[in-house]
Amino acid sequence: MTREKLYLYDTTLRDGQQTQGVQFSTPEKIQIAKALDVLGLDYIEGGWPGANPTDSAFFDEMPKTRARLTAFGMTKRAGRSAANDDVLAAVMNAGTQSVCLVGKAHDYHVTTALGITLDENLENIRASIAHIVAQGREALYDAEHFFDGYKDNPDYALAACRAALEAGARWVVLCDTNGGVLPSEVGRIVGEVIGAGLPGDHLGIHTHNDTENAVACSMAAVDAGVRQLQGTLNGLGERCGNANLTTLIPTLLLKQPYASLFEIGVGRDALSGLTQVSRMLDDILNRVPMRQAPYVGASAFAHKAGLHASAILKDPSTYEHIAPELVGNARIIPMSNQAGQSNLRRRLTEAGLSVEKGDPALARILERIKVREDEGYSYDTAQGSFELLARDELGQLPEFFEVKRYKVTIERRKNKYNKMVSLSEAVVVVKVDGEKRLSVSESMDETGTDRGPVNALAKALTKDLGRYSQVLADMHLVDFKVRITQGGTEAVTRVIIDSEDATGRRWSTVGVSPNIIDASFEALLDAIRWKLIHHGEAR
Ligand SMILES: CC(=O)SCCNC(=O)CCNC(=O)[C@H](O)C(C)(C)COP(=O)(O)OP(=O)(O)OC[C@H]1O[C@@H](n2cnc3c(N)ncnc32)[C@H](O)[C@@H]1OP(=O)(O)O
Ligand SMILES: CC(=O)C(=O)O
Repeated sequence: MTREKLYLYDTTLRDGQQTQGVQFSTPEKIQIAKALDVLGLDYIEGGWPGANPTDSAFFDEMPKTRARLTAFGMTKRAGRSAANDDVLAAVMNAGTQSVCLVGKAHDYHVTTALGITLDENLENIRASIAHIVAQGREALYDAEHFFDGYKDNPDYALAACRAALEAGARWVVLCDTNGGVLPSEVGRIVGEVIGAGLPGDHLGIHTHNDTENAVACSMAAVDAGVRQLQGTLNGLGERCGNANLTTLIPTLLLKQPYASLFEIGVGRDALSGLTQVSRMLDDILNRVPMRQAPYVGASAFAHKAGLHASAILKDPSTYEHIAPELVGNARIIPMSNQAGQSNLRRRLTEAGLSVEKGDPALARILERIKVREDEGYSYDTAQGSFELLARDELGQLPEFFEVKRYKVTIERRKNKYNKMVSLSEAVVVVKVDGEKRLSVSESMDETGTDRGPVNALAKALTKDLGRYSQVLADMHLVDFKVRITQGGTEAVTRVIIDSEDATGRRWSTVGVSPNIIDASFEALLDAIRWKLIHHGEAR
């Protein structure tokens, strides 16, 4: 059976940039466009040329792509010709092969937001699309508020779409601009639109995630006959975001009936780079990747419960809907009080510790984890501390040094500019190779910024650890998370520290105490011990 082509249209660089707090630079836009091109998107909407300097610069420096780079804008304003509309001219001047214009499809918006007549709006759509086509470009019409408009006045919403198609638009994209339409409504309305004579292979869908249904609405539209899907990487987009392409793409490629019915530009090879593309975007945005994201999240293939992990070890398909490698993700068997011996043996193997099935140490380690988690520890994410706990129980934890005592003082005082500043000072006494050493450090860095008491402690602790100091030179803290949690019957502070070294390795460690400094110090000690154990290993 020949598969029908389903076009994928990415709007990360346009609607994605409408996300609160997101502002790409031009080089970042270029980097994302290249990644989308490698992934196999058919269209990449690069932004709105003329609307802001970054978008204009992106089109000036436009990368060469196999995908169609598309400039976005709006239909011409009433009272002037398409050729004389300066906003439209800036969009056309970007020189892209494809141009997508948003225009009203809801009568209420025409009269309320634009303040023009319904006929004037239809004429604006018609004339703007004809202008694009006359210049030999491919025209797309984003029918704004199409679904809400269709529910209020179906004849007018359809007339707006027909105006665009008759003027030569290759695609009419049905937009759920406010994101409040549900999948069943989308399916019904798209069915009616196609029943009214609009060709499905010229229709697209653009949804928003305001009811967490953007992906489901997009699938419903495909089921009903549209053949272009719009979305963004990681679901970025105005308000709650757009349909998430990092979810839609693997679904279309791996799930039935879509895999058999449709051909999409993304191949199996490119699919295995999906997780990396998703993380690259988070990296650019300086965001922590969403653990629970379908397919690409760090927890998407994490098997925490003992029953799951035990079956996974026999056959991963027992608790996985796809193999994680297909999307470039990885299986994780975290350690926690939900775990049984199967999780444990798997985690120990990953840490290079081999323990035979039935070894009584397994039960002891599990018991210790359960007791410690009851006290407020969490080994689910703090895999570094888990490994140290297991090594300790197995008699494989060297005592590199002993901490005899430590002290931190925090002072508020005026600096030389008469401004109040904080300064922390830490004193740590350790015994290394039988010799006592005392180190003092301050929290101020070389730029004069106060980095806080934990930083002062970390500096003091690593300052003079004898032969170990050199090994720790390339280690630094990259994240520091604090939670007030329940430890037994008391509230305690849990600190999780993420550390990194020059090889790019990251490891997480945990500390718990009623005192935040003690909890931080414990996590810090574990981080240092982990590094000393793994010194010399490649990433
Ligand atoms: C549904 C969507 O997400 S569509 C994409 C929306 N994206 C953006 O708005 C981001 C980029 N936009 C911008 O930078 C600016 O809005 C610009 C440069 C395009 C326009 O800026 P300004 O000229 O200052 O107008 P402003 O943003 O205040 O208002 C938009 C104008 O466009 C008009 N307009 C809105 N939609 C359309 C349309 N489809 N066709 C014609 N005119 C339209 C509005 O009526 C309003 O004009 P008015 O002030 O005369 O009433
Ligand atoms: C065009 C668009 O972004 C919308 O209607 O949501």
